[in-house]
Amino acid sequence: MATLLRKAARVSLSGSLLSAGGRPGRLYALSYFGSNSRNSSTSSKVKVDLDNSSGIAVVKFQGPPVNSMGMDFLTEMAIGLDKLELDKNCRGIILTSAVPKVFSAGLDIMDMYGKTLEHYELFWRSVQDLWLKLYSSSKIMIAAINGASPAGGCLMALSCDYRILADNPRYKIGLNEAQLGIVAPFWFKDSMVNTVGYRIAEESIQFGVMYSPADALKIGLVDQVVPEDKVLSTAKEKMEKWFDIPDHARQISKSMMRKPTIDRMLANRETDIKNFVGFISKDSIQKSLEMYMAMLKMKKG
Ligand SMILES: CC/C=C\C/C=C\C/C=C\CCC/C=C/C(=O)SCCNC(=O)CCNC(=O)[C@H](O)C(C)(C)COP(=O)(O)OP(=O)(O)OC[C@H]1O[C@@H](n2cnc3c(N)ncnc32)[C@H](O)[C@@H]1OP(=O)(O)O
Repeated sequence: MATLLRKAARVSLSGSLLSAGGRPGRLYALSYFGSNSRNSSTSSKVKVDLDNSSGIAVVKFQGPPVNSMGMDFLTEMAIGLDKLELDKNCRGIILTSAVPKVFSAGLDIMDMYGKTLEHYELFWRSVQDLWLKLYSSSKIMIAAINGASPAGGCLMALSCDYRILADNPRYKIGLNEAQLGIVAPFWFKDSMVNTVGYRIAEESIQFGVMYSPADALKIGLVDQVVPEDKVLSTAKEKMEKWFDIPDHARQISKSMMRKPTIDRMLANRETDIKNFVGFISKDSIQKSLEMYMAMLKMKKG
């Protein structure tokens, strides 16, 4: 019976939840990785390694020093996720980092500082696009968080179905935007509310709290805390459990849960871009970012 279920589960619905949820899915002109038992693709910031026999793809961030999400990172992630979404050998995706001590430092502050309005618009559309791909993926997404994970880094983890954090008190996670003098947009907030509930999200976002692993586990921001050297192996073990559920049933259930949040973003996408460009280009906000960057550099010296 278990084998039959496993076989049935392999007949996966194609396309992300954007199409499973009744909206026309986008078609991307992409080539498949091929039919070897293991397929890897490496670009400068992201490495994708799909094991065809297990159905698990490991997506590793490799943009030192801190895996910040600049234009290159956003583009490479988007291409990698599109390919995996269309690959029926892939049933689950694990996000993790190849950079020691950092999962991702979030959005690249240099893409939000001293640039043109056109750049801000393009940047924000790319950030939205990546979140849509992550949040609406029809695959099982697990975050194997092996380092610090502020702001956009936390958002990537929040977009997954399951989060495992390394047990190191220096690896803090949270939406800390308010501490930079900026604001977590509504879809960051929605992702947090959907994970930890309204009251905790309300406090967390206003204070820009960065949680230790123990506190993140307590509020449900992560699902498991494990020793650092066990993060990836635990993610793979967990994935096998998710594989026991037939794909079509899991995908429709996931779509049912996430569709309202995705639809809200799609309905407000252009307004959100306008808000971002207007907000980030204000002199006072630029000044806050400048001071924050200076503070990061001072901390080093
Ligand atoms: C009506 C509504 C109105 C408005 C709403 C509309 C729109 C909202 C507006 C804006 C929304 C923006 C949402 C923003 C999301 C984000 O993700 S912002 C980014 C937040 N990230 C952070 O705060 C992380 C900062 N970094 C750190 O805390 C640490 O670097 C670390 C803990 C990640 C790692 O620590 P260390 O290993 O000690 O490394 P260093 O601190 O020495 O850093 C090395 C190097 O990297 C540079 N750097 C760090 N983070 C970033 C980054 N995010 N972007 C760019 N660069 C970064 C750092 O300065 C060091 O540089 P050098 O000194 O080596 O040059």
